[in-house]
Amino acid sequence: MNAALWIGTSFKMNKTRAQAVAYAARLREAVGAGIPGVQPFVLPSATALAEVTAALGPERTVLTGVQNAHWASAGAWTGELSVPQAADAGAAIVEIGHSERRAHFAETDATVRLKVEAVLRHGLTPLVCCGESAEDFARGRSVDRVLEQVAAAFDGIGGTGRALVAYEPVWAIGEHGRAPRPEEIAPVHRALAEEWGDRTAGVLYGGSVTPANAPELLMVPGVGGLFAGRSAWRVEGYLALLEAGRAHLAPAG
Ligand SMILES: O=C(CO)COP(=O)(O)O
Repeated sequence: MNAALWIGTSFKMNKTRAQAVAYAARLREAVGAGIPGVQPFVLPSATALAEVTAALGPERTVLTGVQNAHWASAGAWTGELSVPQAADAGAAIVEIGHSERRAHFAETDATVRLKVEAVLRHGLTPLVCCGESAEDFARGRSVDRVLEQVAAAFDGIGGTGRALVAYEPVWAIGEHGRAPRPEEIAPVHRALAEEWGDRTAGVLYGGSVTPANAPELLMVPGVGGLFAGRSAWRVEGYLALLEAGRAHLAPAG
């Protein structure tokens, strides 16, 4: 997969199976054979993954995945989901280390690394989330903090070429977050591109992405896609982000 732009959404803890499948069916119809240069992906709740994957069709124009998985392949880990189980339900992508998991579920750089290794071992694509706190941002530590997180995630792991990184500043995420100005995320994207651009499949930006700000965020050097929550939970919003990706690649088209 050498998509120029990865544009995806995580539903987080939202949607019934019926709602997720209706979304997927509409998405499949709208995306058709795909958008050249754009790789769409959707991360529903695990309860809906198999049905969403089926509803999106065998062409796999839109990839699916999970929002978290355990590092062990199987075993006594009550409440967890393994990478092979996710793959069995259709997952191509496994999101790891989202700031909500780091903040509320004791995810650490060490567990993120274990999970990255497991996902790569099973042949899926890890989507490694990183991002500095509001305090680190205010103190000018964004680049250092993010490079530290990503270095820890891939520490000692070879074959990271299929991995994706999502830069999601904590201060920009969710209903209490604020959308960044392009110049606020540019230094981190420049640093990530220098350090990881050649060793991963792409670096995405996430955090208060909307159809309105997507064009300027995509212009930031090093941004290889977008990862959205709220604005993409209605399929029209997600389709508008995909359209922004298409327009970015073919401005005149
Ligand atoms: O956390 C995010 C995607 O993982 C971003 O969420 P929002 O787009 O709702 O800010």
